Amino acid sequence: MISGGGTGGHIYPAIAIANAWMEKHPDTEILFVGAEGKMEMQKVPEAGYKIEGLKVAGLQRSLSLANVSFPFKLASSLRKSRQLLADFKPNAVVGVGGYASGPLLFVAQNKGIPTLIQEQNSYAGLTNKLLSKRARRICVAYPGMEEFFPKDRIQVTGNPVRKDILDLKGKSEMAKFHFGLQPDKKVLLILGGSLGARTINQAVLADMVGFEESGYQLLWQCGKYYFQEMSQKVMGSGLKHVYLMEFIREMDLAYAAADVVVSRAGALSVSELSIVGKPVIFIPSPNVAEDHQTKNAMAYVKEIAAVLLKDNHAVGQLKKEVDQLMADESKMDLLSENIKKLARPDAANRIVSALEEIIA
Ligand SMILES: CC(=O)N[C@H]1[C@@H](OP(=O)(O)OP(=O)(O)OC[C@H]2O[C@@H](n3ccc(=O)[nH]c3=O)[C@H](O)[C@@H]2O)O[C@H](CO)[C@@H](O)[C@@H]1O
Repeated sequence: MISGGGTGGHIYPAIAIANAWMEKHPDTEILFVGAEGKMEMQKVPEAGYKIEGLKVAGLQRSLSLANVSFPFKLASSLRKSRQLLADFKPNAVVGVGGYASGPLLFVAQNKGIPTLIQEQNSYAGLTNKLLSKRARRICVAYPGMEEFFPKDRIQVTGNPVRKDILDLKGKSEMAKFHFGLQPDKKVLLILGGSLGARTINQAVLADMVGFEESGYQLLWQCGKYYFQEMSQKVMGSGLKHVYLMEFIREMDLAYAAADVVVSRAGALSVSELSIVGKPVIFIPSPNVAEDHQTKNAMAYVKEIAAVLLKDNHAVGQLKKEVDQLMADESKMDLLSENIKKLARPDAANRIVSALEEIIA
């Protein structure tokens, strides 16, 4: 069983683990457990796996009416977790973080079923910290995680990335065709994380005329919540080389088409960008726990493997940063070379081996 979700940063590593496991053990039955109404309930079946949903809710840190229903939802999700575990009888349960992994792994651990946690970030949330006490293995992507987890069970594997992203060779031309891009214009890929990013969208809006004047075409993922508003602005602008999407399914092709990438610094985006080795300008979200996206990005900036643009400077300064990078091929090459050095393309297989060990 694999549990967790809420955003792409939890869902896609889960799918990458499932795919790597099935490649080695094709006769296995895998069941995902997610949270009702969240993104995983759509993305997991699209990837070809079954999923059950728990009625779960996060506890708001501030006093909020939403907290009134929290105990009832928690009780319901614990009950359903018990029932799912009894029916499915898994050999192991993997938790990737996000709402559903808490109750499911808690009940699995009570029943003595081996559990493995995959933590994507350099900072661990409360749920994973609590679950780690009884987990058999904690697979992490960053060093120094002893601060949060029992040292003897930590394994640094890197974040598991979908297989089609691992090798982009020969895909660039087809990728441009796929998105309807011009074959001969430079491509600026804009990524706001799985849900889209308001500030990045505003920064692009402010500079999109300038980008077109500089001769770039934009492949711009703006997020579901912002799509309608951004579409109207793009249509109203009369620009010809802005290709707006709410969500990109074929991320391998998006990466393959790009000359330069502007991205939030969610853990999986960072891991994928190191594998594809593109020059990137990170604009970390300031709205995440312990400012972990800035830490994710800084680990790369320190190695001269990426450029950092602060969220509060993005509107107004994005074009200057992009122009500087696009004009400096040797810097683009250096960033590409350095970011590739930080890649961990074998993460999914290493997690599969860890799972085999805990099951044995
Ligand atoms: C606002 C927020 O809470 N962000 C967190 C969330 O980010 P978020 O869900 O944005 O996750 P990441 O940046 O880590 O990963 C995004 C994933 O979605 C995929 N993708 C994205 C856009 C798209 O159009 N198509 C697509 O397939 C990417 O290829 C990647 O696999 O989880 C991450 C991992 O725990 C954290 O580091 C982030 O801080």
